Amino acid sequence: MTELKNDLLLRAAKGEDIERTPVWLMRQAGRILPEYRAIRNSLSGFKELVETPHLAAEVTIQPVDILGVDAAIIFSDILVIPEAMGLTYEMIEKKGPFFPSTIDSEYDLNKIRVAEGGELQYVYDAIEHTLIGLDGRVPLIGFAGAPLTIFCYMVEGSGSKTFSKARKMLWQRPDLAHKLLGMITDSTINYLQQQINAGVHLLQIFDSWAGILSAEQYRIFGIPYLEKICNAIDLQVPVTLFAKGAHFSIRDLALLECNTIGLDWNMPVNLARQMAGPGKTLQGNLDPTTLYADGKEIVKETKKMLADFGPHKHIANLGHGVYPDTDPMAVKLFIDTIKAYKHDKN
Ligand SMILES: Cc1c2[nH]c(c1CCC(=O)O)Cc1[nH]c(c(CCC(=O)O)c1C)Cc1[nH]c(c(CCC(=O)O)c1C)Cc1[nH]c(c(C)c1CCC(=O)O)C2
Repeated sequence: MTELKNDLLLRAAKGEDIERTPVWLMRQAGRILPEYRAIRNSLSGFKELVETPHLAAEVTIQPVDILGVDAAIIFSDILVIPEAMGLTYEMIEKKGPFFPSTIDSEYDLNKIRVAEGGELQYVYDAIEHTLIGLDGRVPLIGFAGAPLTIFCYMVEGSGSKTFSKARKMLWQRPDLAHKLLGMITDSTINYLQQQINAGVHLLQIFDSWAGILSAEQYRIFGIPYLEKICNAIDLQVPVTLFAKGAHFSIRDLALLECNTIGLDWNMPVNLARQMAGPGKTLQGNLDPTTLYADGKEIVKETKKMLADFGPHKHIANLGHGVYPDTDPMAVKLFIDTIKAYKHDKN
């Protein structure tokens, strides 16, 4: 394997002392870069880009070249897992994902299967292309959706403010919900293992909809499946768990075999640190709308974030994916401020 020239993010994830705080952005590939739109517009759609390894690799590397981030994240989507299980998705322009069929009953469940991972060869090929293109400049992050978030899409069939159809199943058919969550978990483990085999340096699990459950329900339908994934990875590479909106779960997450806990912006950093304990690295957590502010304000808020987290066991990021209408110059200012920052020595 090519030796990494910049391994700050990897060392921060492992809890080692670092010379400066590393930074990357969730959803850094795509969304904001005109260079991405140019490639994207030359194709039939989002899925063609995801499924064409050399192009997926190209847009994965764009933010490293253009923005100067300390890691790349493989260009794909969390919804490739339902598809590998037999539930295809469509990406509807300006609207988002849509599943023509959803899971509603035992009958539907019998039509899908646990993915072996081989269905997603195009992702491993994209990883291989990316590693060659990066040539060790920065680490490459692999990812998957958390079982609960994938469950939400497979039952609901699209994005939703409430995911009430998916949450109805948790109350009315918990047996069915657990069966589906178990199948998603096994598929995800197979998938992540093959991403590791292909060479990713770290993994992040996105539980984007964790915050819509109560603490009690998240303990039943969320945490146990994350635990199974963390145990299966078994420290082969560092793992980040990002359970958006689930502040109530930080203590539970900190008990799992993960290295890093991702934070959104809705909770004070010192409280999150208290709940997580001293052992875990924390990632985050600037409010993405801060990047709509003027430059001075962006710098001030970014420095405040860095001071709040302190010099070690922190990976700088926004508290969620960068919003699509963010000015790339504001993103660059955020990144440059982090890279130039010197923590007080006292
Ligand atoms: C919930 C979720 C999805 N996908 C993802 C999540 C978890 C993170 C989060 O909470 O934001 C994760 C994701 N999606 C994408 C990536 C890879 C690139 C990266 O993070 O830089 C990652 C890590 C590409 C994408 N996935 C998608 C795009 C935009 C599609 C396009 O280019 O037309 C990209 C670049 C489409 C997508 N995919 C999804 C939605 C709701 C949408 C539509 C809205 C949007 O985010 O633009 C599902």
